[in-house]
Amino acid sequence: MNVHPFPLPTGTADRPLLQVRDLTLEYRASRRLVRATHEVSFDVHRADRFVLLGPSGCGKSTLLKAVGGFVKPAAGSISLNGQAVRGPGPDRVVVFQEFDQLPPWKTVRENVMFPLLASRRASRREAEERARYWLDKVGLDRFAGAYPHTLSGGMKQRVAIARALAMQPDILLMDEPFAALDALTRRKMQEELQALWEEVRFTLLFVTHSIEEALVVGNRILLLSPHPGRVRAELNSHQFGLHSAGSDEFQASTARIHRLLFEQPPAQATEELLPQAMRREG
Ligand SMILES: Nc1ncnc2c1ncn2[C@@H]1O[C@H](COP(=O)(O)OP(=O)(O)OP(=O)(O)O)[C@@H](O)[C@H]1O
Repeated sequence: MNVHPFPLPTGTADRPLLQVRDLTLEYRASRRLVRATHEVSFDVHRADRFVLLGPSGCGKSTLLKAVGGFVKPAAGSISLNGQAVRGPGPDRVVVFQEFDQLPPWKTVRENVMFPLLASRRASRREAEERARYWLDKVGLDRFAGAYPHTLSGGMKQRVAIARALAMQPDILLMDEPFAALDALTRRKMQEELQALWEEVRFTLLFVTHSIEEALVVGNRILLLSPHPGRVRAELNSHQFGLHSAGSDEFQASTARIHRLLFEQPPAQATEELLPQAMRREG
């Protein structure tokens, strides 16, 4: 059994894996209509670490939920592998911030196996094999028999990551997964996520409001304006690795993104702040 591959289907090399076009998302709250995002477009390619970055309330989580199939577009479209997203599916798995996303009555191993069995994507034997593989990958093989309440916050998030990747989703969706961790653990988790990506090359869509986290985790960053979220700019950030956080270039990029997010009116931003070199070719 193939436990770890994230293979490239033939004939799809040039097509973005995920295409989001002019996406407007709204909530109906009592008698009001709340617009969460306005005409947002972006492409995620295979093995991208694509980050949605913006201030609180700009619609990042709503965008992620829409890609997950939990929120229907008011306008615009989302397609994965060329197919319109019409609802949730095992090809998109979400890791949340909350530590209680793991059922406490299941062991770590059972937590990883559960979605595989529930979705009938694997037999029990295959699910056990995948759980072993992925728990080893996140460094928790020794804790397979433990219950979630005996783990630290960082360990619980590693279980959630193992559980998600064991499903071999086309895209891993992460909504501020490290925001509830202390600063040191958060940095360690960012590093581990990047190391895991180096090894496995999964595709990631990651939500954060931390500029530093976006630069460390992402290879591309979509900057969203305050509520309702519109695209301010799209940047490359692949030059920043695990150990670049203190560098001058990193600090300069942090300051620049801060200006883009908070100081530029959107009309100017689209004109001036998308230098050709920073756009994806084509
Ligand atoms: N269930 C809901 N019903 C009504 N309005 C909602 C609902 N969920 C979110 N909103 C509103 O939609 C907008 C976008 O919210 P969302 O949570 O997507 O933003 P966010 O950028 O993820 O914020 P944060 O970083 O604080 O989590 C906000 O104005 C929020 O109040």
